[in-house]
Amino acid sequence: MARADRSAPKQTPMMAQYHRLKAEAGEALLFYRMGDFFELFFDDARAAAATLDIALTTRGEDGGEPVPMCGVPVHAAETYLARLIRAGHRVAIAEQVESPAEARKARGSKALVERAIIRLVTPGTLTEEALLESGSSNWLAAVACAGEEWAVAAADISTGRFELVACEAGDLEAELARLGPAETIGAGEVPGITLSEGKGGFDSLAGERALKARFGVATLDGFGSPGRAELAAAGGLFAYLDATQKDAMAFLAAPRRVARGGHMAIDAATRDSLEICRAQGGEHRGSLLACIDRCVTAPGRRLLAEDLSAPLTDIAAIEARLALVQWLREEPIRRARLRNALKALPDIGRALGRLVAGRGSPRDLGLLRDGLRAAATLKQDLEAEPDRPALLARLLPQLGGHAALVDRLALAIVAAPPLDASKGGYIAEGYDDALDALRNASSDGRRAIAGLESRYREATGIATLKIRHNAVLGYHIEVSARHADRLMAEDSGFTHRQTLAGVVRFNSPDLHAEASRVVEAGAHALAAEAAHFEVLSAAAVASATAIAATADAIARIDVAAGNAERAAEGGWCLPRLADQPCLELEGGRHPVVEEALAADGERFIANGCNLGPADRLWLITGPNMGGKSTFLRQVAIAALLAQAGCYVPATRARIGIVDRLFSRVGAADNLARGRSTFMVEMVETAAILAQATPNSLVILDEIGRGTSTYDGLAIAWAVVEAMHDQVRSRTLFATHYHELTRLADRLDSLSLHHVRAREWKGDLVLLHEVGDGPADRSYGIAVAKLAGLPPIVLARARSVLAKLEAGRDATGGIAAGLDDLPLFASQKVETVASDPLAEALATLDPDSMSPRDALEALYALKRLAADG
Ligand SMILES: Nc1ncnc2c1ncn2[C@@H]1O[C@H](COP(=O)(O)OP(=O)(O)OP(=O)(O)O)[C@@H](O)[C@H]1O
Repeated sequence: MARADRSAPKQTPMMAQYHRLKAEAGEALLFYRMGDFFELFFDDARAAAATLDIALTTRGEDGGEPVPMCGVPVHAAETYLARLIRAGHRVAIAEQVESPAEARKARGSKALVERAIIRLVTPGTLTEEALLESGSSNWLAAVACAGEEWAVAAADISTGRFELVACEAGDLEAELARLGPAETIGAGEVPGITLSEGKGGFDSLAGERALKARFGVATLDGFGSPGRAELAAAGGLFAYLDATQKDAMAFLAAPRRVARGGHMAIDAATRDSLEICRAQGGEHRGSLLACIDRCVTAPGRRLLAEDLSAPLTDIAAIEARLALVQWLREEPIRRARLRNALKALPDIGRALGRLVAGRGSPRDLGLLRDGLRAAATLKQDLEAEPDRPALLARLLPQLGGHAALVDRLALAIVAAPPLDASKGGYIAEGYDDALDALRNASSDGRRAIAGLESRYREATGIATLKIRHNAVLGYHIEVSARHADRLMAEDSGFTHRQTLAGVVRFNSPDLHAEASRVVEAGAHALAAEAAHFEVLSAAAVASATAIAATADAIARIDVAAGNAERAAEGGWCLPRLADQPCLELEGGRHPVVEEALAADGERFIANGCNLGPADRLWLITGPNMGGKSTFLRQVAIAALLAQAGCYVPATRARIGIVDRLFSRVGAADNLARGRSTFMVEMVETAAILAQATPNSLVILDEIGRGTSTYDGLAIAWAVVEAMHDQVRSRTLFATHYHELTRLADRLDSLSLHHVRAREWKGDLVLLHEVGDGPADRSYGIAVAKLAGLPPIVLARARSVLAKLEAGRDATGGIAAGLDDLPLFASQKVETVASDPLAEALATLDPDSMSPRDALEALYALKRLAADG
């Protein structure tokens, strides 16, 4: 928008005001309030019209050129805002800050209404229901550094959550991936991270001042004395909230300092690969989260997503969660009753967030009343249950303590309050005598007006005379044109207001008096309701911290109940946790694949795994489609679920705490992200080698296959050796490089495994069973046949393979040179005898071939014969 600095000679005052506001809004689209519409002009209008698919028109001229314009009605603005925000725009809202009457009174009849930007709407600073996803948190993350130290300050102002995380540069990306922020801001650049420009304030002194002022404390000791980087990040966060929220207050609870080591580090690539909260296409469906989520409340769903994003590393904390799940798992009736009660609970956390931000509605007060009341009942019910686990005992007090507020809201607010406060009607009868009197006056007036109508009908003899109301004339008398003369007469007592085709409208002194009474009482009643709303909102806001704690407790209980339900449904087991690096699974399953198979009526084959200090690297070979990737992921998912405090899809699980989880998939399974797929694979492998520890769990799926066979094998070979000798993490490594199995002779803690397959009458049968030892062969051509490759191509491939294998036998194969490396013996690889010509002939069906097909087949057969 290059218009702002343009000083066109004949700029209207409105355009001048517009350009001033637009300059303030910067790159954000400016929603300029005009009556019942928000209007957008110039480039903003073009961008919005394209995104929203609404008409682009013009209005007036600016500097001699027509001004492009589009508009959205104020009452539907949220829906349009949501679409613009989702499309990546930010929106500045310029409201009228005085009424036209006030403007006229202050500055004369032609005065322009004063407007100001009251809010900058950005993805990370939303509070409105329509703009948020109910099942996900909405974090705004601010990144800052001080010296070597990095930190993230993150706030979700829709629920008041506020976190400070200090970390090393290398962990920054994983920390952000854990939060999955809607918006990430910073000053300057951080390699590998997409940041939006903040609004300054990224310095530790400013941050410290802002924190102290915000929470009214003299020292930050109570917040665990955040470090300089955390303070700087908080400073940037506060500056951004101030700049976007303007005068509205964003809801923030006291900061929670998150210790980096307190949860399993999972980087973005691993999250993508395991499809934890989003499946490959970015959708919720098909993700691990979607598969295990049995929560019945939105706050529960948000918390479950956070639990899966940040599995714990503290055994006691995990066991506390598991004990609550177990308590609910073992008593189906208790669980069903609890989930039934939870189902009725509204999202009080978000209602509170809106009220604190000054964007609350009467409905939000109603939600708080109903939610807090239900929470108190839930507390009573749970207190009656025996053998309550420790975590529940800690949560129960948080459910109560709101009786006074609930009673007050119960008296004050009607049962089903409206979303829109402007029409009133939400303060309950009997709460305020003065308000009731005003309402009575208003309804008395309306009754009197109805009385007037029948009186006038009688007096004039016009049976069709009506008293109507509209926004322009207010109350008026309406008769059809042919009766109008009678009322036009000078002494009729009626004064003419308006003549339309067919009807004529009048006023009368009595009607005027009654109408004034109605209007005045109505306006006073509205004002009285608005005043009550403000006081009641303030009362709720005063208890914000306690209400947020109630919301958190509800979410935690819902997550536990949902996990118990899922465990019961799937026959999952309670994992045991250990502080040695072991990983034992019996009857393990991949929940998402199992669910997908079940939908097709197929059964998942359970598999076990046993990693420990003496056997910490499993090398897995076997045919394509044999189930290698599925097996690898199911092991990672078991560890992740256990540490998140969930049951595990297995018959027995013992899991040594994993500090970092890595999952990498060979190049071809990933979409390129700017770099070549192979490059991405290598960068990620390098990250694992640098960051993994003996307490980590690493899953490498066909690393090295994105390049030439020799290079790929060499890289895979070296990576396995490095994982085994230096990194020493628990590792599962799936590969098609059969040659790697030779490593078993050299590396003590490496063992060989394979997914089993059989050929039955020339067809491949994939058993999906993980067995000990290497695979006997690769079955690649058999899989190709399963996939429906044409018989001629298959036959040709078989003959090429036979030649390659003959060559390999003669020379020692691709890994021949490796025999020079000490400490391993070469292994004879079986060859499969075949007669390609006979096989190709057997697949031909002369009756179904066209002459042309037959000729082509003949040529192909001749080629085969020539190849020998
Ligand atoms: N344990 C199992 N039980 C039943 N079906 C399974 C099992 N594991 C895998 N499958 C099925 O086999 C398909 C292929 O599995 P997966 O992708 O894990 O094979 P893969 O060996 O990694 O193959 P590739 O080497 O081609 O990548 C899955 O989509 C699933 O339908």
